[in-house]
Amino acid sequence: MAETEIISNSDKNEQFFEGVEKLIEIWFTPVQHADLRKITRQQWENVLKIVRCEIISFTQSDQVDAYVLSESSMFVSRRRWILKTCGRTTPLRCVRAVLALAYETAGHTRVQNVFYSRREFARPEAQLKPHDNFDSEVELLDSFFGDGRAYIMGPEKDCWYLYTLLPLEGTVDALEKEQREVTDREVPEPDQTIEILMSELDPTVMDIFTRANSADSAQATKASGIDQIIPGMVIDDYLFDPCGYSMNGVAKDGYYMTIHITPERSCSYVSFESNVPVERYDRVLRAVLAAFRPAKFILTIFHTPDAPGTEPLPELKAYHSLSGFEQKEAQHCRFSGYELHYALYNKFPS
Ligand SMILES: C[S@+](CC[C@H](N)C(=O)[O-])C[C@H]1O[C@@H](n2cnc3c(N)ncnc32)[C@H](O)[C@@H]1O
Repeated sequence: MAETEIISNSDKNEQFFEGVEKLIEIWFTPVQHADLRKITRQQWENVLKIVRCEIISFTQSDQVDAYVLSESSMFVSRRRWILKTCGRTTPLRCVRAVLALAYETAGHTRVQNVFYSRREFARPEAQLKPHDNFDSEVELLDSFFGDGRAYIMGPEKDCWYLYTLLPLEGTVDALEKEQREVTDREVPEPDQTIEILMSELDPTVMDIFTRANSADSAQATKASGIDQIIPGMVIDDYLFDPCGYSMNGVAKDGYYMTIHITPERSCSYVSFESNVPVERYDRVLRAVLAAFRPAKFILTIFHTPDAPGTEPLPELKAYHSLSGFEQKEAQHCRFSGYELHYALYNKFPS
């Protein structure tokens, strides 16, 4: 198992763990017979050493290989690679190695899109380079991908950072033109992803994700209702010792969900992510909030215009008060080929 990255807080004699993840998603332009799943487990293990984490469990569906890591998750499909890691991991340091494997082992020739995102860390100063500030992350990403675009959404302390190659709609440049030419030749692939990044969670719920209260991961999954959030997923879950929980769920057609839980009282954090093609997110959102009871959360929704979930904008506007939460901030961006919604919610004082 990788180093736990636990930093002790001598004032309160509590342990601090940075649950906030860095999330990188790279899409390669389709090429016949190219497939990232040709990359072997040993090759991924070498890549993850650079990131400072390791594989602890594996499951797969027809279209996606899902790895539970010592610090969160990795999903590998034909042309999409997702790496989500928390703690003091260094995911951007492995991008060069992944691009080399994608070209040499998987047969890909070109990167189509990149999305790198994270919310503000609880302790940015504890991160290792380049993750100690967003400018350094952007500089490194630009060194791989050329001239990307960086966005910061929301208020300073609860902000959410995004780097992507996609220009804002209406921006005319070579990249956008190339993007259009590529998509014209392709079969459309609707895509949508929801992330709910929760903090200050109900301690009674967090207690479920400790070895003292749950005999194993399956018990924690059931007791918390995680198995009911998106029914029909094949679940691969892991309960850390003495506490902490990670799960990946996979279903047919490449759909996945992933949940990671840091239950320590002083730094409790839970992330939920899924690309399931629901038309509206009401049910999933309410199920996640009911299961974890956060005091605040950031919601992000990405979708292509042809995805079933094309209604999140009115939905977000309608969610000024959502199951006892107040929307503090909401922003919407239209990129070429994607729409993005960011919103920040606080629990109403009881
Ligand atoms: C890997 S998990 C999930 C983190 C996730 N990003 C989240 O959303 O909170 C982290 C939790 O597991 C605990 N943990 C216990 N042993 C660990 C280990 N060897 N590596 C990483 N985390 C460990 C941490 O203290 C923390 O509560």
